[in-house]
Amino acid sequence: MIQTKNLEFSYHSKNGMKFPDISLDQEEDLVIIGDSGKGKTTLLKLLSLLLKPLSGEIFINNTAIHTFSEREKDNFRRKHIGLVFQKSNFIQSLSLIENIQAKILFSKSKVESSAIKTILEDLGIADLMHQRMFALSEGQKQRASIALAVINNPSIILADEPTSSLDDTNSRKVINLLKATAKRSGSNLILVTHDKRIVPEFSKMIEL
Ligand SMILES: Nc1ncnc2c1ncn2[C@@H]1O[C@H](COP(=O)(O)OP(=O)(O)OP(=O)(O)O)[C@@H](O)[C@H]1O
Repeated sequence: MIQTKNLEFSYHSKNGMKFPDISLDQEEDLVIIGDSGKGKTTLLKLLSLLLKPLSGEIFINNTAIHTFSEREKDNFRRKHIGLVFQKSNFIQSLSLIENIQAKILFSKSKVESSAIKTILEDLGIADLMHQRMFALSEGQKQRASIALAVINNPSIILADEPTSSLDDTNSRKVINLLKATAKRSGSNLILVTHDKRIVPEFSKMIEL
């Protein structure tokens, strides 16, 4: 469950942004659309506690997360938030499976190896498991970043244009996996997209 109230943010004095309130019950999903520069990525960064709101409140599972200390924010993010951003955050010199194992270790989660294999197979990247990250294509990295984000069944999955480098077939695989993961773990999926085809598949939509 996620709720925001009167969220505002600005990077500098001339770019104040006010965001519509969000209210999602368990398993509801939300798609965020809007023209370039309207603040879609900024909103995801506020929800993931990477940016601090100028004013307003954010509740996740009824916890007021905007009041957390930096340390509490880091712990909460690791355990409860799955992030898929346009620039993925891998350790390039490690293999895909080593990156996944590191994520599981840092988030102090328990994930069966069969579950890892299933996710990688669903995304069509199981055969790349032992490749180092720098050897993957952009589309393969994008799918790998989705595996990394959902591997520990987070309470919220936040995805910023997760299908932007993908062809139609892989785009479908990614949307299906994000939705299926959210459903299986009872989490909320919030996705930013420019792809209008995806919009009807979500229970709620906001346009910035
Ligand atoms: N680090 C930053 N410092 C200063 N201004 C920023 C910064 N990041 C974003 N902005 C500005 O804030 C506004 C919102 O940016 P944001 O990236 O959230 O938009 P967006 O809707 O996600 O855009 P796009 O669809 O092009 O990705 C833009 O005017 C952008 O120039």
